[in-house]
Amino acid sequence: MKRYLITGCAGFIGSNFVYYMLNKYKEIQLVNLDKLTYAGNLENLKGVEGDERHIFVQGDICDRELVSSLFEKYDFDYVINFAAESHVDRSITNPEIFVETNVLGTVNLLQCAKNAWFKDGKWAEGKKYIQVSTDEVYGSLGEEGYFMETTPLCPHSPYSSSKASADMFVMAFHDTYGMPVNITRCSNNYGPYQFPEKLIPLMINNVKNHKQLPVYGDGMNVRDWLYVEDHCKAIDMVAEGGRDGEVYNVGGHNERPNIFIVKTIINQLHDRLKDEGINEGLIKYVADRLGHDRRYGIDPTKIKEELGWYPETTFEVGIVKTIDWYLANEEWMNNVTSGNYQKYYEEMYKNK
Ligand SMILES: Cc1cn([C@H]2C[C@H](O)[C@@H](COP(=O)(O)OP(=O)(O)O[C@H]3O[C@H](CO)[C@@H](O)[C@H](O)[C@H]3O)O2)c(=O)[nH]c1=O
Repeated sequence: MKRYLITGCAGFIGSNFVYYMLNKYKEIQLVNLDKLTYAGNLENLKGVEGDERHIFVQGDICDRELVSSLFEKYDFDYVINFAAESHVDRSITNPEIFVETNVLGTVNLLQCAKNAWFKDGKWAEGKKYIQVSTDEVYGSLGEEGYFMETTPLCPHSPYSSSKASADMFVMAFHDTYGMPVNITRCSNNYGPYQFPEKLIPLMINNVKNHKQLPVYGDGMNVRDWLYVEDHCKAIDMVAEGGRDGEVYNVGGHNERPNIFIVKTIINQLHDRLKDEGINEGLIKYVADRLGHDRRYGIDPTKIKEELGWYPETTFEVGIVKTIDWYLANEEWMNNVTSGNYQKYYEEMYKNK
């Protein structure tokens, strides 16, 4: 039975990955580590509560003692590092925590994995460290072209600089010590359990509540949208079949300008809620994000050709599923924004 350390398990992509893996594999053990910051909510893992294949541990990836004790106790086969400060706007006002969690946290995980997996001059069989990274490490594209795995790193924001730095440490551990690693670099994810500071859930929540919709700059910045379950599938495939030391880009050629996304959400909710108060008058163009990357576009040829991955969910289907989910989970929205549920669950897990 394979054992995984999943860091950032209570965040958006981490929690989706926990569901994906528990649904896919009968025999599996997941040790799920999360610091439970504002964006990590045990509310996201309510659906696996009581499932003995998953163990939750509250803690920080920077904590050497805790992480090494987990390696000793569980003898992990895989580490999948989702834990990160992920919001670009926050990194602009508060960069230090991004260095701490994203860079120092990653180095701590790498050191703990190396201490556990490298014994008597050789690496234990069947182990792998996966770093879940981002297309933002490549910088920004003009109107043409796509990010390839060979595109030089050129991050602009404090967030993407911290992720690029972490990626370089992962490769350094591979190149220097021979550590078995892969890096995945995805485009913008969307789907259930995404904290409502990110574009799609923020807009859904604001539209529903007739609040203004802040669109940065001219609204023509382009992001390449990926349904989160397709991303989870890619990570699993890379863990299973990725060639040692390789980077894999994950994206689905789903490029849309931000204003298109906002208008799609308005139209969908207008029709479904039959609410005339939901209209484009809610859009408010606001000051642009500092250093705002213009366009991201991923070339996923490598993962398609080597591992047979492809995105199953088109944007048209994914956005409807996503809106459905947020409409059906109003309580989740209230709980993650108020923090109530997190406190309740923290107490519950402490008493276990
Ligand atoms: C929150 C917000 C965002 N925006 C714009 C800024 C971006 O061009 C676009 C998407 O913004 P965000 O949802 O913050 O995502 P973005 O900055 O692209 O970064 C995301 O996607 C990255 C992958 O590309 C991840 O590595 C990041 O962790 C994730 O946060 O929408 C607005 O116009 N208004 C808003 O209120």
